[in-house]
Amino acid sequence: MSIPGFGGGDTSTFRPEDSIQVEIPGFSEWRFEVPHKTILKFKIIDGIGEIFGTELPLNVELQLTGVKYAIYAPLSNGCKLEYTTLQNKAVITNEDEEISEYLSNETQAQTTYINLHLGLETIRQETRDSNILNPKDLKQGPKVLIIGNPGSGKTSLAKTLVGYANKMDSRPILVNLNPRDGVFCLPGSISATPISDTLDVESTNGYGFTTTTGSMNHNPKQPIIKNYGFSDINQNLDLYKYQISKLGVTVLSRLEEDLSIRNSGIVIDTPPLSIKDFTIIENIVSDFEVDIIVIMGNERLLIDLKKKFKHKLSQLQIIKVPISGGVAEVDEGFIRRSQEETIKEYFNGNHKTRLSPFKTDIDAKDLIIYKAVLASDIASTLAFLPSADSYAADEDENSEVKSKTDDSLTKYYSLLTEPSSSNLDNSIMAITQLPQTNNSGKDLLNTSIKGYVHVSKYEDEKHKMKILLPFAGAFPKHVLISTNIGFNE
Ligand SMILES: Nc1ncnc2c1ncn2[C@@H]1O[C@H](COP(=O)(O)OP(=O)(O)OP(=O)(O)O)[C@@H](O)[C@H]1O
Repeated sequence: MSIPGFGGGDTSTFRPEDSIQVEIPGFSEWRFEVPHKTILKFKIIDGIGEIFGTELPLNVELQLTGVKYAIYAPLSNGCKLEYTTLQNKAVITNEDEEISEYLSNETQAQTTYINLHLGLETIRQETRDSNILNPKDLKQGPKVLIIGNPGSGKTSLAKTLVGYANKMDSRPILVNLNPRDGVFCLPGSISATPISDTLDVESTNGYGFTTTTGSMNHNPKQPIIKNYGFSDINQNLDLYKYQISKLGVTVLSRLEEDLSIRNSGIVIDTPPLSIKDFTIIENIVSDFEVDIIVIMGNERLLIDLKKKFKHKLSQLQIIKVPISGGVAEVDEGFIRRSQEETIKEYFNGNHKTRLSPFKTDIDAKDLIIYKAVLASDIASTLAFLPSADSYAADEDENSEVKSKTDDSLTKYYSLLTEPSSSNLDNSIMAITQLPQTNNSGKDLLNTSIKGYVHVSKYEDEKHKMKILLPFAGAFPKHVLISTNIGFNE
């Protein structure tokens, strides 16, 4: 039994007769896939083992479910672990129950990632030294953008780089621009999080909880979150690019304010991008003042990008790293299930940190709810609309939100004038930082996300919503954005 929010939880341990031992030779990795309906319990019993740059504690039982990971032994004497598997009764899927696992000594990619980390750390040290000697001319640490094909190991490399940086007392900002994933936030958002602690490998996705979730083993992280509202960047590319630029402004100003973050720089993880997406890549490079692009194994992309950025190569380094032989195929079903688990964990916690979400009924009449628009729905009218940049000039500060006909906003968000069960049931809504009294469309576009609620039911006759909040308390009187991310409790 655990006190909600104070950890503890499932304390069952290994039964030695059921456990299997694995010896990982030095510089090799044990690769394994655990379906969502199976739980892998394991502990490192000798040596040092790490998952994507995060060192695992010795003799501490950990548990994982719904993952495709590797435990790497970074020292020559290797490491030893023991594991057992159990059924995950909370999940019903038609996946196979068996875990698959194997040992591999083909870890040249990992060695390159470590060398890349050491290179970045050298730049960080030079930045620190320079900033001590020249406090009037402060420099910034490396700002690294990782790009590559689907499933080429971008996310694993981003985790590895921030994990190792953290070990060396650096505090880079981890930026996630893949709205499919939800990094310290829910899917549908992009985020930036200063990493000042080890990642929590046991949490869904392997990052950790955010500050909304209270006391726990790892320091909760405080991300800056921008709402996009979809999993797929092509559903409203203009909104996606707009939110990237706004996140870039916030991240760069955070770098200005905090010397340890400024010295450490940024690591940016992205959705799969190719040369066809050059304008997105170009936007990211300029919005985050990227100075190093790391390409996952794609020679052609390296050459094409070097050509396109020819004029910038004095400030921008473009390098290629190999793809790990361990990267696993991840199908749509697995991704969807992981998204569901991320949402479940946001509200309910996990086996270590149980949370007490709060169910309540609220009156929907007085709420202001926006929804991101699908690009396909506005394609025909787009040509007649002014751009977001011309927004400020057009703005009428005194107009009523509900009656506002704001053309530049309609490219990104539309006001949900008739909330109903058909557009809100089983959906995730983002709570913005914007008070309901603020009717500025520009502020709506520029606002960050405070947290999320789940709408389980909208009662059409009564105009009431049954909602789940991550914590008890009065429902915030803030503007809401209904996302396309569905979830069935
Ligand atoms: N060395 C490894 N051993 C085992 N599994 C790995 C290894 N490296 C990566 N994986 C797994 O392979 C899958 C794909 O890797 P990852 O998510 O890092 O790729 P990605 O390029 O970010 O994918 P996407 O394009 O879908 O965002 C993930 O489940 C990841 O955990």
